[in-house]
Amino acid sequence: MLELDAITAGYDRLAPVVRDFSLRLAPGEAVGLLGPSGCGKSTVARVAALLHRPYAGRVVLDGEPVRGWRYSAPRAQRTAVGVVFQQPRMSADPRLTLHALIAEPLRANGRGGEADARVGELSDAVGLTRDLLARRPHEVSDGQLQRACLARALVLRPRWLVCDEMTAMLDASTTAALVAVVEEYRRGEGAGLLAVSHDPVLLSRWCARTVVWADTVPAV
Ligand SMILES: Nc1ncnc2c1ncn2[C@@H]1O[C@H](COP(=O)(O)OP(=O)(O)OP(=O)(O)O)[C@@H](O)[C@H]1O
Repeated sequence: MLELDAITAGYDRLAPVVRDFSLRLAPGEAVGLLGPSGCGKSTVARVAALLHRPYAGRVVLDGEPVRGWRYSAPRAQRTAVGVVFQQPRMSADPRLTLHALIAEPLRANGRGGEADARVGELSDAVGLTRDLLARRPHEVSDGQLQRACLARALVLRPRWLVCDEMTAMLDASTTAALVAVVEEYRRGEGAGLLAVSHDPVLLSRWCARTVVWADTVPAV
């Protein structure tokens, strides 16, 4: 279970953007988080991905309360969650080839020996041809780079996946392709998914359950 329990978070302790937010995600479950621009969805996504320390509340991952964030999170917790953001160019090191980008979490966890096999498998799954793997981010399209970012999020076989507006800047066919990759992974591995979006149609097609921001956050 991935549990967010009464989370208060933001960028100014005196004016948090997320107040008292709770959500429970079961293994294999796909949950959408829907809300208007600027309401705090990405902040929740970053808390769920152990990238942003909340001011108050608890995150519990598979029964273990999270006590460290970003690189201070224990490796077992950090690697249990994969995350894909809206803007691939902001989350991709421009110096790396797509192959190195996808393999980065393996290398960071001392598993570089698995890189070639795993990158091959994943590039097929996300629809990246081999010639693209030798290119750097500035030499590929946004959609191709987002495919690589999704492959990177899956490379360690996370039990939890957080997709924060993953398809917001993509065309309809790339959106459908990437959602299908996530769904195949989720079903195959029994992973839990938190899909954040402002698009109710996308979430209603993608997720069994959608949490609507206004229903969850008390007026302040
Ligand atoms: N690094 C930051 N420093 C200060 N304020 C921030 C920072 N990131 C976000 N905010 C503010 O926090 C609020 C919530 O932002 P957040 O990105 O979580 O919203 P969102 O619902 O994901 O929006 P969108 O759908 O537009 O991405 C916004 O008012 C935003 O301006």
